[in-house]
Amino acid sequence: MSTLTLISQNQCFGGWHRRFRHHSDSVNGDMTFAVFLPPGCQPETPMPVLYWLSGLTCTDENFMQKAGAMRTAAELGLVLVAPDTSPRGSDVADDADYDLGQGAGFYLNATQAPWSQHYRMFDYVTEELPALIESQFPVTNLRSVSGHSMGGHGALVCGLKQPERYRSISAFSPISHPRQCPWGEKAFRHYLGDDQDSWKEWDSTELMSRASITLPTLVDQGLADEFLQQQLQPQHLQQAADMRGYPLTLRQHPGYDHSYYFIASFIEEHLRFHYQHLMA
Ligand SMILES: N[C@@H](CCC(=O)N[C@@H](CS)C(=O)NCC(=O)O)C(=O)O
Repeated sequence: MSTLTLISQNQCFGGWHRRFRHHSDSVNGDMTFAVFLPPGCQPETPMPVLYWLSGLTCTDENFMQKAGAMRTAAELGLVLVAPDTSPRGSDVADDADYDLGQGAGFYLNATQAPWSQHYRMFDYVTEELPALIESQFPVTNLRSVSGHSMGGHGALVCGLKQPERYRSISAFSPISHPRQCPWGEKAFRHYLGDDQDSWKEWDSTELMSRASITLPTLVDQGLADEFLQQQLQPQHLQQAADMRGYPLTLRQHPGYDHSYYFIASFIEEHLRFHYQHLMA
């Protein structure tokens, strides 16, 4: 088990926001994550965990600083964990564009050089990070997963591919059908190669249409989101859910855009949704 290096800590709503760096075997390099430990989170009173996966260009900091999640997490007794969106460093492959490389890991395991050397974010967020959190912090092994945009895609893919690991899934403005939108096509071509059959294993619309185990799933989408039509396509996810009979609740909100102002407006409902399923 790797050693955690504390980067910073802040008291918040009586609990603690802490950032850590550690060596990750999955990504073959260092990773950074943030954790919020509510007041009273102690070995005698372990708490369940919500994993948050952020979107393109983000680090672990965007969610913790902008979503306003900690007040409700403190009230409920829900630990929040927010990893960085990719491996980082001068030895990690990158691209000049914001939607590929560092800050754009897409929560998958890359198979193509040069990406395959470090870009194994799926293994990191579904296996290595929860194992680390559960060995180092006073938490239960009850987990849920949420995220935004690229991280909404990540949350859906994690929950759909590994439903036994999570109690519930939610997403804000997810990239719902990545193998058929510009962000996803570009990332999948680089990380997974030209064989488009391999892309289906990382596409939530595809995975939802043939899911054998289902999880309660909540998706919120702003209707003034500048990426809605071209990149996000939540209607494709809805069609897959209808076809499969998957328990998806897709809510559409007039006037809201793609930003953290939208997330901040509805995050409390997501936290309560997850808490209800974690404690059921
Ligand atoms: N930079 C890109 C979009 C990047 C973007 O919107 N990122 C979202 C996730 S997809 C985000 O959360 N940005 C960071 C923030 O708002 O704090 C553009 O302007 O087209």
